[in-house]
Order: sequence, then C-alpha cells, then structure tokens
Amino acid sequence: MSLLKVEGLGKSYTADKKILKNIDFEIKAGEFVSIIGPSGAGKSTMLRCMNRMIEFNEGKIIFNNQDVGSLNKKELRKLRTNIGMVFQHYNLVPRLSVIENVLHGRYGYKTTLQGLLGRYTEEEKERAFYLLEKLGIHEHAYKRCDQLSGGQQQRVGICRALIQEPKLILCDEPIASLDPNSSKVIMDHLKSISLEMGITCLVNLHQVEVAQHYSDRIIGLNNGEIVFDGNGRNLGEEQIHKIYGTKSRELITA
Ligand SMILES: Nc1ncnc2c1ncn2[C@@H]1O[C@H](COP(=O)(O)OP(=O)(O)OP(=O)(O)O)[C@@H](O)[C@H]1O
Repeated sequence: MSLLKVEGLGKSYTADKKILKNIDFEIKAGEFVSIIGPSGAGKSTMLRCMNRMIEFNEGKIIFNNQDVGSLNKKELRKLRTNIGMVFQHYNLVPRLSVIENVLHGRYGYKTTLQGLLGRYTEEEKERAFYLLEKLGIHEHAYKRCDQLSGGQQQRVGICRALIQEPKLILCDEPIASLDPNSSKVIMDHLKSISLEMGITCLVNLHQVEVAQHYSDRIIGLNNGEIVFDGNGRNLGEEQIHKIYGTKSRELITA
C-alpha cells in the first residue's frame, strides 16, 4: 500500500533556478528509503517538502491519501502529527530535560494553552519513559539535554519523533554530526523502528555504504532530478557516476 506518492514535484527558491525538477516516486508503508546525492542536489529541500516545512511550487504530494498541497493550516498541523522529523543538529531545547524534550513531540495533539503550560497526561509521560528505555537512554531522563553526547541527543530526537505515533519519519542527515560508532547506533535504531514498529523511514544520507546497508531502496538525486531509484545492490559504478559525477566512492565525502 502506498503511504506517500510524489508526482511532478518542483521547487524553486528564486525565479532563475529550479532546485527540484519533476520528481516522481512512491513509497510503500513500512519501507526504509534513503536519499543520496551530492551537496546541493536538493535532498533537504525534497525531504522538507513532504510535510510542507518548505512549500513546493509544482506537482502533488499525497500522504496517507491526503493531498498535502491543498491542506489549510489546521489540517496541515493534524497531518504533521503523522510525520515525525529527525534533524542533523537534533533541534532539542538544550536547557530542558530529556523527558521534556521527548514530550514536546506531543505538541501537535495539544491546544495552544496545554502546550504552553506543558500539560501532559500520565500516559504520555509513561510512553516517553518507555521510548527512552527502548532507545537505551532512560537513565538520562531528568538530565538537561545539553549534558548528553551527540549520539544520545539524537536518540532523544528519535524518541520525540516516535511519541507522535507517526506513520512516517523524515530524517535529514541524522548521522552527519556523529562519529562512526554513534552513527551505527542511530542507524540500527532507525532500522528496527521501521522493522518492528512498521514506521516508514525516509532518510537523507551522505554515505553510500550506509544507505546500501540499511535501506530497502535508494533514491539518487543529482541537480534536483532523480537519476537512480532502486535497490542498493543495483547501485554500481555507472549509477554512482550519474549521482555524484565521479566513479570513485572514495571521492564521496562523508
Ligand atoms: N532557503 C533557501 N533559499 C535559496 N536557496 C536555497 C535555500 N535552501 C536551499 N537552497 C539552495 O537549494 C539547493 C539545494 O539545497 P539542499 O539543502 O536541498 O541540498 P542538499 O542536497 O540537502 O545539500 P547538503 O547535502 O549540502 O545538505 C542549494 O543550491 C541551496 O543553496
């Protein structure tokens, strides 16, 4: 079953340059899909169009049978509860505790006043703790976020996305600021989230090998166009060249 369908997607920030050109793809529920491509190819722009964090100019995005482009503010807010986001720089509130940051993921379900007062139910707090335990950071629940390592902060970011009970998680270079060990921990968690919880993951990555290891499918972007869409096993030298303009994997920066 298709969860996300993108048809003829186009995006320009300025009149003279198209950043995304006629993008078409479809993602099934539960799929783990990576987007790769050189710096500036349009990966972040494309990912952020999915929940209209960035407004697109052309085409259609259908998420969970809803036409994303036609939603009003209220409908968009509701739709976003179904789409979690994980960021390269975590986007946590550093002076707040780990558990408070996780509970922020419930914000979309609250009235403005409830949100401002930080009113969460016992059930939500239990769920937050459960998720922290699942990601192996429950002992840090009451520490300030800025006391945690990068890898731990990213796990908080994943818990915040999960507490939304999303159908889709968009991850914008989730391991770009992490060392190899922490990167593996994060990618393993994302993979098990997709396998065990059936949550669809769309992940921007810089590392081809990582994308090949974890993804059911890879989308390769070059200059705003899809130049590869398939299983990572089919990503040979020729396809790498199409995506990055180089044949050598060593030249692809991490
Ligand atoms: N707000 C903006 N205004 C104007 N141009 C922008 C804006 N955001 C991004 N761009 C441009 O759009 C192009 C694609 O950027 P984007 O960040 O989507 O690429 P990317 O593939 O994610 O790159 P990276 O891997 O370096 O993050 C770049 O040329 C960038 O300069």
